[in-house]
Amino acid sequence: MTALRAEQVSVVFPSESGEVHALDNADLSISEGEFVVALGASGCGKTTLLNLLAGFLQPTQGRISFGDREITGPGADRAVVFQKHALLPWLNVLDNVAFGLMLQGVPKAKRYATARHFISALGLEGFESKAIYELSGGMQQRVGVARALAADPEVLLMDEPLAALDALTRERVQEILLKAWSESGKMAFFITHSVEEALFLATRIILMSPRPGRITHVYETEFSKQYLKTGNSREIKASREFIDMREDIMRRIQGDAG
Ligand SMILES: Nc1ncnc2c1ncn2[C@@H]1O[C@H](COP(=O)(O)OP(=O)(O)OP(=O)(O)O)[C@@H](O)[C@H]1O
Repeated sequence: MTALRAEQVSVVFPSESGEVHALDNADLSISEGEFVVALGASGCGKTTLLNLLAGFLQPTQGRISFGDREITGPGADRAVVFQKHALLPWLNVLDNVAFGLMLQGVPKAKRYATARHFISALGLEGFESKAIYELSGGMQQRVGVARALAADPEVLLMDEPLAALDALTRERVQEILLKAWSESGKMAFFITHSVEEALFLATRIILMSPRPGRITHVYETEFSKQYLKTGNSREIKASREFIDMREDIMRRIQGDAG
């Protein structure tokens, strides 16, 4: 099975006060159908790891590969969704979602059909011809995710994409994202500071700690699969297993920060 891999990866940044060991000997492998979430205190190297997987950054040591290919730069096989969406304000929703396909040279009728499919999957039906500024923040983030999915990448890389949303919208977008991801069968790597969000979305959580940035703990989780089966997020988040794992993770993160 094709996997996106970081093998014994370290990143050292030069700085005025000496070197910053942003990442130290990180090992990670993401396979098809996996939703890996990175959690950890500020500065533990989460974004550095995402930038390596995206090909925006080269490791100081170690290797990043996708299948049998080494990754040396960005590619259409890996789409990135940022905290602040990077939508094109002069295009409407439909054209924003279809944008990647236009760059790939996909004919108009086909790219619009694909874009409409993902607009509907992200719950944005009826907003196709709206301008970006007419949408709420949560809707704009969903357009960003729809655009990433429509370009049909093999991997979705997401850096705190829901952090700016209010609590209720954030939960709703998590549910929509999980369904869209599950239907697409893509690999996902997602960064968040919210332990609850990580537990709800992930099939696997990697816990990281700073100075130097390290992967210190890995949790295999079943809550996202349960949600996809039952559709009842409240019941899952209120369950004993969910709360116990949340507290265990919180204790470890607080230990790292203190
Ligand atoms: N381009 C750079 N030059 C120098 N230092 C950097 C650079 N990028 C990141 N760092 C440092 O590397 C460390 C890891 O940063 P990174 O952004 O990966 O952490 P993070 O876990 O994503 O943090 P946050 O949760 O605050 O976004 C930090 O100490 C940061 O200051």
